[in-house]
Amino acid sequence: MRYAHAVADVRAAERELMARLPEGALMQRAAFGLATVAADMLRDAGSVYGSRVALLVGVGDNGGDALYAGALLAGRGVAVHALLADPDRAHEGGLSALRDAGGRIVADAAVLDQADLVVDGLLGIGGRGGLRGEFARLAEAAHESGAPILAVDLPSGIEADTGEVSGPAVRADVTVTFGTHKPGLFVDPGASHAGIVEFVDIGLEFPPSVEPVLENLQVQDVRALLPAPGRSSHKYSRGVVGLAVGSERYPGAALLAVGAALRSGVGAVRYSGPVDVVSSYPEVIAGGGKVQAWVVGSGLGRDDEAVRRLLNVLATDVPVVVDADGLRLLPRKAFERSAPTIITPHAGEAAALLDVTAEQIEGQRLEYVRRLAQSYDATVVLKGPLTLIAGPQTSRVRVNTHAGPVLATAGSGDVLAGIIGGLLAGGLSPYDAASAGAYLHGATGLLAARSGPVAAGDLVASLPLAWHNIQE
Ligand SMILES: NC(=O)C1=CN([C@@H]2O[C@H](COP(=O)(O)OP(=O)(O)OC[C@H]3O[C@@H](n4cnc5c(N)ncnc54)[C@H](OP(=O)(O)O)[C@@H]3O)[C@@H](O)[C@H]2O)[C@@H](O)CC1
Ligand SMILES: Nc1ncnc2c1ncn2[C@@H]1O[C@H](COP(=O)(O)OP(=O)(O)O)[C@@H](O)[C@H]1O
Ligand SMILES: [K+]
Repeated sequence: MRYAHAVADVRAAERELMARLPEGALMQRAAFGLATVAADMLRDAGSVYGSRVALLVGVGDNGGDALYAGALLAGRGVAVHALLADPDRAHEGGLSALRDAGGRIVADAAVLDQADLVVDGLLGIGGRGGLRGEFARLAEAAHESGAPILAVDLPSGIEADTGEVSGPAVRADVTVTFGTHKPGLFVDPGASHAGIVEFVDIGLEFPPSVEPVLENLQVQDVRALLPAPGRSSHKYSRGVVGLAVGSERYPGAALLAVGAALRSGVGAVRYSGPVDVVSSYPEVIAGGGKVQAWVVGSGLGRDDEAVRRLLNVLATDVPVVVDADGLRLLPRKAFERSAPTIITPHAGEAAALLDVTAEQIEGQRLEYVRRLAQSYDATVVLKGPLTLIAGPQTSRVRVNTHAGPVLATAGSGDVLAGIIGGLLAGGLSPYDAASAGAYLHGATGLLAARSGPVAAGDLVASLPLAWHNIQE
C-alpha cells in the first residue's frame, strides 16, 4: 500500500525526526534524492557533465532543497543557474552551498531557454493558492522554455492536501516527493500537474494513530483481496451476482456487464431483464433468484420500467452496485437500505447527485467524493483518470492509479460495474470490492492496450489474464 498524508501530519513527523538528527540532515537527504533523480534525467537526455540546469527558487525550504541539489549537481560538472523569486528571502544555507560549488545566482530568466532541465523549487507543502507575482512569472517562463521540469516535493501552485488548483501552477514532467506522498499528487487536477512521481525516503515515520488521507492499492494488496476458490468451494459458496442492467434500447450494456461479472471470480451469474444474454453467455441463469449482490443501472434507460427494476433491486437486503442510468433515476431516500450500496458516478453523474456542476466536482474531487459517501450513506466510486473511492464509515479515501486513458471508451463503465458486482458477491467488503474492482478494470485496459486500440469488449476478454497476472 502507498499512503498520502496530510501536511499537518508531515510537519509533525518532520519535527519528531529532526529532533533526533543533526541540524539540516533532513534537507540533505531530500536534496540528495532530488539531485539523483535530476542526474538520471540529464543522463537519459545525453549526459550529466556539461549539461545546464536552471533552478526556480522560492522563499522556503522547498527552495532550499533545490539549492542544495543544485550544489550537488554543480559538483558533477553541471552548469547550474538559480533564479530567485524573492532574493532577500531565499534559503541562506542553500545559496552559499550553491555558490561554493560553482553555481550562479542570476536575475535574467533567459537562462531558462538554454536549460536542459528546470528544477521547480518555488513552493512545497507551505504553498497556499495559485502562484503569485514573481513566482507565477518564473513558472510561466519555465513553461515557455519547453525544457523538462522536475518539481521538488510537489508542483508549485497545487494544494498539497487536496489536489485543488486555484490559480497558476507548475506543470512538471517528474515530481520528487519526500517522506510520504502528498494527497495532491494523487488527486486531479493537482495530480495531472505532477507527471511521473518519484518517492524519496527521508526516514519520516507515522505512528498508527495518524490516519493517512489516501491509500493507493499496489498489486500485492489487490492480490490479497481477490477471492481464490478452495478445494471445497462450490458455485454457491463462491458467490452469485445478479444483474438488472441493459434494456431493449441498450442491450450492449447488459452483455458487457454480464461478461465482466462472469469473469470476476463468482460461482454463478443471474440476469434479470429483457436482453438475450444467454445466446452470448450460456453460463448465465436467466431470471431472478438468490444472489449475494446486485448490479443495477447500466444501460437501464430512464422509463417507468427502468424505475421499477431499480426500486426492486434497491428493496433487496443484499449489497447493490448502482451505476449509470440507475444514478440518474435515484431518489435520495432509496439509499435508506439495510445492506450496503456502492455508487459509481463519473463527474457528470456525481454533479447531478449533489446538485452542483461537473466543474465543481472536477475541481474538488476529494471533497465531493467524501460528501457523496456521507450524504448517500454509500461507498462511492468517483470515476475519472484517477478514480477515487470513499466509504460512509471512513475518512480514508482510496485512489486507483493503475489505469490509463484506454479506458475512456463507450461501455467501459458497464464492465467496471460488472467487475465490482462480482467481487462484492465473492465476499469482499464494499470498500475493497470497489477499490480492487477499479484496479482490475484498469489492469484489463493496460493489458488490452498492448494489442492496439481497445473496445469495451476487449476489457472483458482481458479480464482472466489481468486477474492471473495479479495473482502471479
Ligand atoms: N516536511 C518535511 O519533512 C521536509 C520538508 N522539506 C522541504 O520543505 C518544504 C516546505 O518548506 P516550507 O515550509 O518552508 O514551505 P515552502 O513551500 O517552501 O514555502 C512556503 C512560503 O512560500 C510563500 N507562499 C505560499 N504560497 C504562495 C503562493 N501561492 N505564491 C507565492 N508565494 C507563496 C509563503 O511565504 P509568504 O510570502 O506568504 O510569507 C510561504 O511561507 C517541503 O515541501 C520540502 O520541499 C525537505 O527539505 C525535508 C523534509
Ligand atoms: N483518461 C482516463 N484515464 C483512465 N481511466 C479513464 C479515463 N477516462 C475514463 N476512464 C475510466 O473509464 C471508465 C469510463 O466509465 P464511464 O464514464 O461510465 O463510461 P461509459 O458510460 O461509456 O461506460 C471509468 O472507469 C473511468 O474511470
Ligand atoms: K515545488
